Amino acid sequence: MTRAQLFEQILQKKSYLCVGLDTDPEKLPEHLLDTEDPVFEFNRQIIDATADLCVAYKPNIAFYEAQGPVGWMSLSKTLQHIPDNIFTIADAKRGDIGNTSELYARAFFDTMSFDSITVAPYMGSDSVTPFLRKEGKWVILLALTSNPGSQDFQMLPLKNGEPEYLFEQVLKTSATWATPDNMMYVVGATRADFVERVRAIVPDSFLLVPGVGAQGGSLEDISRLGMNKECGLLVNSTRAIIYASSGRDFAEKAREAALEVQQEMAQYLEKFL
Ligand SMILES: O=C(O)c1cc(=O)[nH]c(=O)n1[C@@H]1O[C@H](COP(=O)(O)O)[C@@H](O)[C@H]1O
Repeated sequence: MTRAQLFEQILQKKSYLCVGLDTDPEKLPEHLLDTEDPVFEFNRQIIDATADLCVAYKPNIAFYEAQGPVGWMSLSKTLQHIPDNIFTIADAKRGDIGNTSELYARAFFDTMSFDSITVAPYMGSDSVTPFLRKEGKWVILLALTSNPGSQDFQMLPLKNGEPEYLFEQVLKTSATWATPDNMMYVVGATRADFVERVRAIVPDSFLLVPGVGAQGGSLEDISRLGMNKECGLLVNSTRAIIYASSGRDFAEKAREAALEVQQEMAQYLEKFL
């Protein structure tokens, strides 16, 4: 999917919501447990209930890997069930020496046909560029993450003239490997106070913003400070949507939670409409 197609979908749906599919077998509603593939059945109903309200789905691969081969099957069926015009993110946080990254790229872009993958920048250019060689596919590079540990390395001040943080150097260097048409950046909603510094370096790139909902980040702040001329935001919410209810009405409640976020997003998108 191209950047223009993504923006078009955002305008059409009045939404830049990404629904996380971090499906924990221990949190499934009881009535699904005797279906053939409870994880897929859960995802199927969540997707059917939210597909008109969001522009992306992001399964976090850990939740599927943890189940072994059965989990990979549930993931693959889930991916096939997502409508073609919705952007898909393999939240796998990969990155390794070049020839290994090549294989990760093959796994997530060819064997499974995700549109994008989250990648850690720590091993540098040759660990990231193999993911950039496939037309129409995207890298989503970790820049300033939502968790408390982002303080440990990403916020380290560098002593090279201008005061800047390590995450800013990551943005500057990685922007020379790719373009806003094949690289996005993860910036946590809990880090909204730094998003203007992010935008100063990557004004045109899409940002994947996790951390609203369960982690307490503000949709309003990140939208006000982070939006660019083509929206430029995909805001993820997972637990607050998919676990809005643990009962038989889980899909209906997920839809209500997604609708609430989408309606707030529609207000922030008014300037484009
Ligand atoms: O790459 C991510 O998606 C990610 C980066 C980050 O900085 N923080 C973060 O929470 N995430 C992911 O986003 C999702 C957040 O889920 P909720 O907190 O339930 O909305 C999880 O899948 C996390 O792994």
